[in-house]
Amino acid sequence: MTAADMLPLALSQGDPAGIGPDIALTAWLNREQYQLPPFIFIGDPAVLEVRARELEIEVPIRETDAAGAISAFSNAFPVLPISTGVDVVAGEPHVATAKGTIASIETAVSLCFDGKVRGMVTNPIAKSVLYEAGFGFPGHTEFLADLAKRRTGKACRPVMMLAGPKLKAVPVTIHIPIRDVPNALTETAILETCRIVAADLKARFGLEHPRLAVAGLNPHAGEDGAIGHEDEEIIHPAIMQLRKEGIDAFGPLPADTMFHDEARHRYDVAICMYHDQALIPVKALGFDDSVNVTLGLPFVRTSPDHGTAFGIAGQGIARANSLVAAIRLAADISQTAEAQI
Ligand SMILES: NC(=O)C1=CN([C@@H]2O[C@H](COP(=O)(O)OP(=O)(O)OC[C@H]3O[C@@H](n4cnc5c(N)ncnc54)[C@H](O)[C@@H]3O)[C@@H](O)[C@H]2O)C=CC1
Ligand SMILES: NCC(=O)COP(=O)(O)O
Repeated sequence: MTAADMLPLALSQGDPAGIGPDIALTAWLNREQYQLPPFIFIGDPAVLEVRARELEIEVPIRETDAAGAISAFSNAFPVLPISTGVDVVAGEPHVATAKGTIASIETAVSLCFDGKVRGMVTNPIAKSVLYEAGFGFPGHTEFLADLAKRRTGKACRPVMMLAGPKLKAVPVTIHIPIRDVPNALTETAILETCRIVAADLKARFGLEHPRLAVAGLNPHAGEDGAIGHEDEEIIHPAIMQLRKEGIDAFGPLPADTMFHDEARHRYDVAICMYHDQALIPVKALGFDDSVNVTLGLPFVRTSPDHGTAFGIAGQGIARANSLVAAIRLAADISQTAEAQI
């Protein structure tokens, strides 16, 4: 047993009106079948109790702190209580819950830095609900980097990686409008992203010499400059620099032909130029078992690949598979020395 095994994972509540509570309760109920490591849910016990009734499942909820979660986990669902402040109706998001949603994420990060948990797993947030409440970050990824900076005084570049059994993919630009992508796509952004990916795949995923397939931005990777110039002028020089540094990067590859079965065998991770270029193939190939993992942070963070799914919250049909995969991956990578703060 390693030191990390002695600590629980923190599981943030996410939007309480979404499927976060459903899948957290379902994961706990099936903890033995999935061989789940202990986690502590950071959120509102009242929301869980109501949701369990709606789902017609019996789950004993135990309020505790991180230290108490390990012993509680086999018999009860451990919760570090944070009130949502309003009555939550499944499927009906409410801006008044934003404060508690954000506090849950902040608490999980503090627990990571204080060495009380081995890493954090986040349940989905509805970004528009948080924006309405004045939240100044596009998503968890950017918020977590800011929280890390506040704590360490050091800026970090958070890198989003979607990891499934058939494909790992990383978007260089993340939550920005598509019209802003070409301007945000700099050689520096590609270099910094790829260096973090190469280092973390080695340190946290056990790939000694990760192979990075870099996508082009334009159709046919620009067709020698006839269909856009970013591929030749920005992406290609970045790949040349990475190769000089000993990183096995290649491309730019036409994005339409790099995700079929045979092509995927030639690389360990696809480096994509924008959000949907990376996330569409990952979700098409493995919506139920892919995980969103943030690289480049000084602590472990994973998340299911899906969103809040308000349309099915409280109905007993939300599948917990991606959350289960996220919990298991967080536990795995928290064992690596580099994951420790
Ligand atoms: N990590 C995060 O916090 C993420 C948050 N989101 C947020 O989620 C909200 C809704 O986004 P959508 O694009 O509608 O994506 P979504 O993933 O919530 O839903 C897409 C479709 O998949 C279904 N679905 C999702 N998860 C499922 C599960 N576990 N079991 C069964 N069916 C499932 C939904 O019912 C829906 O039909 C947005 O506000 C978005 O910002 C989206 C992705 C990640
Ligand atoms: N589509 C993935 C997504 O939006 C997740 O973002 P984050 O909240 O993990 O930053």
